[in-house]
Amino acid sequence: MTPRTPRSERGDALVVFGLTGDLGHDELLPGLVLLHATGRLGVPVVGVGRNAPDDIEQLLRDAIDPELAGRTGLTIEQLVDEIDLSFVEGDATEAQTWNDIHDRLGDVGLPVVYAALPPALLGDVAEQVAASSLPDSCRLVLEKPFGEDRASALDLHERITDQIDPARLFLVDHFLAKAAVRNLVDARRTPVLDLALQAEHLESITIEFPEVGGLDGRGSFYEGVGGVVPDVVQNHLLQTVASALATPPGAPSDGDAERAARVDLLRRIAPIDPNRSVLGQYDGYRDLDDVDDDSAVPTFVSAELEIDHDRWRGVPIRLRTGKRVASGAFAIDWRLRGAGLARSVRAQIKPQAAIQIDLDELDPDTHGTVVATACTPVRSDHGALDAYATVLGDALTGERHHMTSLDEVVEAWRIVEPLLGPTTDLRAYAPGTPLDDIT
Ligand SMILES: O=C1O[C@H](COP(=O)(O)O)[C@@H](O)[C@H](O)[C@H]1O
Repeated sequence: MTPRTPRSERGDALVVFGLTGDLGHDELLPGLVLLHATGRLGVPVVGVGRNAPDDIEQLLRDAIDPELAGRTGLTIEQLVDEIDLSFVEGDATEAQTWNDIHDRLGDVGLPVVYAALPPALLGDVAEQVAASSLPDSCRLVLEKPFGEDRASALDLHERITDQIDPARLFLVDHFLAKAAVRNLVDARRTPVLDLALQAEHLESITIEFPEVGGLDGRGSFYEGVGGVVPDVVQNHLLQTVASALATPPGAPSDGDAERAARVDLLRRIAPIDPNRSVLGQYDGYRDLDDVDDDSAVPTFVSAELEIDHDRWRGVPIRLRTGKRVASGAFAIDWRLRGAGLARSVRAQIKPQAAIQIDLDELDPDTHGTVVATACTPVRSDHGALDAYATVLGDALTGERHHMTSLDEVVEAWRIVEPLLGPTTDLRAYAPGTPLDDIT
């Protein structure tokens, strides 16, 4: 049972593990920049890691590209001067590191610890937080993946909450903070879509998340978590599915009710059948640093979802994602059938947020049928940046609206569990292959 969200106080310092890696450079530091520029940071930030950067200001500078600075209305140097960022070198699992963090923070009332660390370290981190001299009010905010399967997620949660009050524990899934994913809940509330999106009118539903980028520099992380399923399906994609297909709660903007609706939807999804799934790996993945020469870690998956829900029962639902595949949109497509002009309703999340309806129309010259697209006005997606600014801002204020919960995490592990572990049946694909050609 997910507890209702109590009102929280604002944190007065932010301690971040994971600033020196890719996540720090691409998402956490830019997220902090946007928070600062919108007046929502206002606290000292202490990065922590085993290897201190030579120059912490340079680390921040390198993470601010001109486009990002342009969005803030400040120069890169102003941003670097204004953000109160320092670094403590140390291992998250050692007491000395926490003494050093305490010394650096001085007299704070509510530090927020944001840990982008492998799941195997999180239990030790919670123990160190509890044993440290940091105030008991300290909040612990953890990145995904939480655990390695259903049982380990439950064990990890128990171990952490033996040390830390569950009210001070926050689980991040930054897709829940993407504006376009949040829009899905309201889109489903729209009467015309509510009428159209029902099993009797639907031929199929697809959820596709093609990623052009590969895993250069991330081999160790990716091998450690076990590839595409724990990296994006168990969390981001099932959260997107849950946001799109759950019954939207009556009251808009009720984070607890939305979370309960997502849990209900996830509970209705059967464990994925490996015999109706395809796993793949792109050529060249095994040549990356920290990747085994005979790695059986998948970088692509195509799976069918079976949902026991009146609205979706019997509709084939396919979810596909891969690294280093041909470019394409991250979108959910409800393919319609039957009479009328409308052919599909498509909610696109990346690269542009959009909700569009594809219609058949008569070509006045040939009298044949062509497809026209009626599209909502869209905004450019700013990648993960806005989502990370939201997540970090929520970590500071203690807002749970865009956080995930143990119930969601555990249900998602249950769904993907049949696909976990090494596989002997891995389809090889050349970088740049379209999703359609791999499945
Ligand atoms: O957490 C992760 O998310 C990214 C995709 O996030 P986005 O906001 O940039 O779309 C994914 O590429 C990465 O492998 C995964 O660890």
